[in-house]
Amino acid sequence: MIQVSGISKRFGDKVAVSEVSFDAAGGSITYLLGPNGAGKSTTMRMIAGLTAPDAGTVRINDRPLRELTHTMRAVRFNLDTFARNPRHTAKQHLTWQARLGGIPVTDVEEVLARVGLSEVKDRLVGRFSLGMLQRLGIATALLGDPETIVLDEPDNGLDVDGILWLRELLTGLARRGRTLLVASHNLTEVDITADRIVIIGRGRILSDADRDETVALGSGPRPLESAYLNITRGSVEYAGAGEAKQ
Ligand SMILES: Nc1ncnc2c1ncn2[C@@H]1O[C@H](COP(=O)(O)OP(=O)(O)OP(=O)(O)O)[C@@H](O)[C@H]1O
Repeated sequence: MIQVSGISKRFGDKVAVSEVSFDAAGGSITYLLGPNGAGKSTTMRMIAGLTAPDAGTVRINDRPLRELTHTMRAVRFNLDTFARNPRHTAKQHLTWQARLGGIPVTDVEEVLARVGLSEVKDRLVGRFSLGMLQRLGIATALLGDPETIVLDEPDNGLDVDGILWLRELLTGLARRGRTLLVASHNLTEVDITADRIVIIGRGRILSDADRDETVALGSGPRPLESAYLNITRGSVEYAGAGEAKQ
């Protein structure tokens, strides 16, 4: 269970996240949606304890984040590409991550198998494709079988098989009682797997509702897409000029 209460974060003059509050329940998948620059990654980094909020609190299983003795073990996050040493092999990377998190290194082989990277575990991470890096990031989040898993765009770069694999992984983890918070732009997968959908724009909460309630706000052949566009209208910072209408 994640409880986010009034968290805010500013970078210089830029307000990245402003008084954001929501819950993510155990045994379910909560998605965090929003346009580019809405504050999703910053919110997730604050929940994972990687960025300190300027205000507000995060509680995990009813305890403040700072009180969790094994923070890395209670909440795991798929670290971004820049957190990897290209001269490490996949196995070395995960072994290093396990040591950092106080997790037995014996977990590494099992996690490599779970994400389908056993055969390439001795290859240099610097030679990995985007999809392989994505699986490695997910492996990092799975180390130590954490209660709470925070994933930032985990399907970015995955092929069709990878997306189906990820779908099974996420729904399986939720069935086993884990709390999953996932940032995504992939509305097809959100539609299939979400229990709850939180939408943010320009750092503020725009909508926080069950998947069915959110979908009911839309219409037409792709109701979630239509609901999302309605909710985020006016909160999109980076929009193209658009193609000429026919
Ligand atoms: N370390 C930082 N220093 C300065 N500004 C930052 C930093 N991290 C984020 N920002 C700014 O805060 C805002 C929110 O960024 P964030 O990465 O949280 O958005 P996002 O919703 O994850 O976007 P995307 O969908 O593009 O990944 C953006 O304007 C971004 O430029």
